[in-house]
Amino acid sequence: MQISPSILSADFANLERELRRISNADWAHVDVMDGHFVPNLTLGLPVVEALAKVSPIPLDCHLMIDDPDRWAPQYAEAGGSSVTFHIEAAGDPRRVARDLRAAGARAGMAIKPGTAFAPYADLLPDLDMVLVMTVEPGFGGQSFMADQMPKVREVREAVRRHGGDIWVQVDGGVSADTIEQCAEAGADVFVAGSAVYGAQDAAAAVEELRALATAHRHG
Ligand SMILES: O=C(CO)[C@@H](O)[C@H](O)COP(=O)(O)O
Ligand SMILES: [Fe+2]
Repeated sequence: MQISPSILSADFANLERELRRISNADWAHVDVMDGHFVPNLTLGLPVVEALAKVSPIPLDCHLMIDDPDRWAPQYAEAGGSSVTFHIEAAGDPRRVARDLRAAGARAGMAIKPGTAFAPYADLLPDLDMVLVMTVEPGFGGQSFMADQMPKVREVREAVRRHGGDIWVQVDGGVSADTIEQCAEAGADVFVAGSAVYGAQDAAAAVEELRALATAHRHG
């Protein structure tokens, strides 16, 4: 069970220090937004490159951008150890996933709340992670969408049938109040922004989330 705090809720003027606050986490989740795929603009390649140089933990880049076919592999080259693209934005998702792996990253595919998983299940052999969004992408601090739990179960079941080391990530509104149902549904990587960076002691919040997820592990 892995915790990936989202630095979207961190202090952008002090990102190196903010990364150190979560050095006990498994990943640092970096939300890349381009102002087109989502109505918000955050950071891009130069910042990811700078973060990769100072981060005590690997970067989990979540690309909420148009044209991942062109850009995603560059995030792997910039230092993203895991790079997740949105299926809604990809022209040739199998190719994007293969390019990510060729660039040395784990390849993730993200699905918005209104997008079904089933049409993309045949991509699993080329993926290392499926991200089920539990909010509409674009902003931190939104309410958790419990109605996405059947999709998490569906993805977990497809991953179980397929075999291999494919992770199931949830992102959006994940907190001590909502992480248990995500774990029970089959998620094993948990993104949390406001629940971690909004806490006085971010490292303690990471430990609490990991303990809750582990106690409610699927199956
Ligand atoms: O990708 C996104 C939002 O689009 C997330 O990674 C959020 O940053 C998570 O923040 P919280 O919902 O946990 O506050
Ligand atoms: Fe995210």
